[in-house]
Amino acid sequence: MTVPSFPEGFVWGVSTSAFQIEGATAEGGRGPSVWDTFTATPGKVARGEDARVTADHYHRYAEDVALMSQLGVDAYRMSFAWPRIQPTGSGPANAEGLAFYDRLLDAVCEAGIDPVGTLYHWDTPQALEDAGGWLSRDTAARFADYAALVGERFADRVKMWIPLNEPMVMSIFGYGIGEYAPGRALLLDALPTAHHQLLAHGLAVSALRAAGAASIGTANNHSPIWGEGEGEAAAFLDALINRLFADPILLGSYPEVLHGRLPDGFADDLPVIAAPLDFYGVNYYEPMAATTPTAPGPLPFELRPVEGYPMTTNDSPVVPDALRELLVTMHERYPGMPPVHITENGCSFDGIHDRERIDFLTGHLTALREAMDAGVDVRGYFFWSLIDNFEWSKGYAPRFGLVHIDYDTLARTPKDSFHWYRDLIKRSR
Ligand SMILES: O=C(O)[C@H](O)[C@@H](O)[C@H](O)[C@H](O)CO
Repeated sequence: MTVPSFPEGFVWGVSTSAFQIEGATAEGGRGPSVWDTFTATPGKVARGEDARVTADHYHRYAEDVALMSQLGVDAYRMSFAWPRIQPTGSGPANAEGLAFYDRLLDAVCEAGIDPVGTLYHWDTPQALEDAGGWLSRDTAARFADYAALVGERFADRVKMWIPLNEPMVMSIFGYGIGEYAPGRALLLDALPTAHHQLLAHGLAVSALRAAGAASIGTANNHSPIWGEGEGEAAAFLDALINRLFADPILLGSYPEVLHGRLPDGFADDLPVIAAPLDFYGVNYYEPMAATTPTAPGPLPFELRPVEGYPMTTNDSPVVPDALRELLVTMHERYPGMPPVHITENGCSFDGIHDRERIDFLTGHLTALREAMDAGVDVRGYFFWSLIDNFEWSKGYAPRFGLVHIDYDTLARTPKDSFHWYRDLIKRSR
């Protein structure tokens, strides 16, 4: 199967995040984050692994930029580590932290690659978490201060800005079921963290605009929800996973079914949250399926495994057409939405000769083209990820990179998929 062509000017990119690749967690004045605390807590991460070194990007960023240059990407989506820039999440910036991102972004720009800056990819400064984290409305105000600080320093180099990566995962996995940092299991009582993150998003958009940001969007993860005949269960899961984080931004309203779970006065914040954007970033990995609970419980749905598809080594079903389905659904649901970028899409497979990853890319890019032929305005695609990295509570076993990392020697080895993606990008020029 060959990949269809993409329009002139289509953006080809790769994505990473600070905590998953930087390492040097106690260097350069960086403060502790919720993930440093979580990885240091026995039983939270597979095999007791942590990210104190991971791919050591903090010291080896020039090597990684050279790999991106070989790849020929147009853009590189990275994240700033809040605890590296503001060690306690408030107050003056840490000069060494800013200097690291100066070095990194200068190298990216010198390589002719456009930096795409995510302000936050789940590494909340521990001091803010101790003060309530995203359960506290004040954290949104702290985030706005941080956004202004980073915007003022880097708006001259960053071409596209993303305030928050996947607020859904922080709310559901971090505060709802406790699988991720900070490890709270509040179930639906976690939903105020969604509102406070969305408020932080809106406040950051205006802070970045004031700092001269060129283009601002999101990186929300979305999944088509399957649930034939499971009406209420599927609708609730869709509201929780998709609409809770898209409707306020794209429609200026929350799904009715969740109103009772949001902080008092939430509606007053909607105009801030619904600040106009230049693009809507979608992170897509897999469809989800819901079923009506077999017994009374706290949630009006149960997750049903998606079967009958190839599986990744991270237990995700590979369903390329679900990406087309998702984008067409969003296009119909949000007629006024800005142009879309796929800010993450990827898969975990082992080995340097990674035929499965090339098949994954072929299938998803074909589905993406079909969504575009169906009228969805998609402007770019960022593969997750450039290099193997720390996959949160799963540790280092799932390998998502186009480049293999030997975690003993930190050697980088391009995989077959790296060469395949490079050739695709070259052909698309
Ligand atoms: O989507 C996410 O969960 C995150 O943005 C990434 O940090 C993950 O590492 C990636 O998706 C693979 O699971």
